Amino acid sequence: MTTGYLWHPLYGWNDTGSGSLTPADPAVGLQPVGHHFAHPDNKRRMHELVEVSGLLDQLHRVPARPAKRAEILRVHTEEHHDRIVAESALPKGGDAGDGVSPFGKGGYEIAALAAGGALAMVDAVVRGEVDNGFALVNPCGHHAVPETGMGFCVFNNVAVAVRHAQEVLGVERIAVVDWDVHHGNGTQAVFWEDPRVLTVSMHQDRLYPPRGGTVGERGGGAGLYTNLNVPRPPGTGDAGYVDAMDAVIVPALRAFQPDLVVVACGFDPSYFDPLAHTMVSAAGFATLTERVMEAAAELCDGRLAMVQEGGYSIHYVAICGAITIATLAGVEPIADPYLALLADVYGIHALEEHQLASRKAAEVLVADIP
Ligand SMILES: O=C(CCC1CCCC1)NO
Ligand SMILES: [Zn+2]
Repeated sequence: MTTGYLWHPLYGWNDTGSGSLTPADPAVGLQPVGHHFAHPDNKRRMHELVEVSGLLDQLHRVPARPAKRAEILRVHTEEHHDRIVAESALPKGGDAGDGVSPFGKGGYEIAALAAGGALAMVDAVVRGEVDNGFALVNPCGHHAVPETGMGFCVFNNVAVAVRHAQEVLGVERIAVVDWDVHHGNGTQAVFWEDPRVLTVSMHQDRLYPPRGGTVGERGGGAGLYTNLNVPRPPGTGDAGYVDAMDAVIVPALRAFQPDLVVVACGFDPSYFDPLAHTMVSAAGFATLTERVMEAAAELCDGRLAMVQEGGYSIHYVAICGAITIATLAGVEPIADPYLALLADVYGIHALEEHQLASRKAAEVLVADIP
């Protein structure tokens, strides 16, 4: 099997400033902390582990390239695109649109490279250059809506890639599975009325964006019933995520019959993540990856592209990422150095109420898929 891998050094140069979310503001007690939550080091370290562990030698390198303006405009408004271009030219850069998503001078070029990286990986998978692949892009994209960026996301990388697959490659039916711990509101919005794209988001319940990602948000117009939200309670662990995958997401993929599966892969569900509390281990991400690989093999000749979204633990993102990519490539992963610590943690094992919640969701959500 040939597994593609995409990384560009510029992803590690995205300047998110010295604040933790917003820039420092001494008057209200916000000190400069040096590393914004979305500081690129977590993803740079993940790439370095992929290289240092020897995993990179077993992957097929897919080159990143910037998304063109016209490719970004398949998803975003001209106003949003051109505002990012303008702020990116300023000496201190600008913000994606919500005040907590800063970028430095040249931030536009990096964000366009992130969208282009997702597009290049989907292109390589659909054209058969690789069987599957992982695009380790930065900044993330799944919160970005057509009109603005938000939640550390400038452009919706996955949405730009999906639109390319539809309009240039002629792919008829595409499923996006988002297991970033935050709701994939942007991708949901872009494809809300598109019956050709199934958008599924599994995320910590009512975490971010506030009040969003509920089971009742099911798509609209011609796209009704092609959007699924699977909220999970804090502490749900590997078992809660895998149970939702088995009880809801894989059945939904079978019902939809996609020609391509794209995973919006965040590692912020992880046990050590500072921005969420779902307690997933590296083994949990490996199992989720195995499940989507099996579904892609059954439904669309294994065509699966994974695109990096969030992930904020300096201790665990690289480990979870390297183990996930090794699983995708079908090669022996590195051992998880935290396994002994996590193996018997309460919450990583199945809880009755999680399983009951999954089955109830499956009854409601899967039956109506057209
Ligand atoms: O990883 C992310 C970013 C979430 C943060 C954005 C502001 C507070 C939470 N989204 O997937
Ligand atoms: Zn996230």
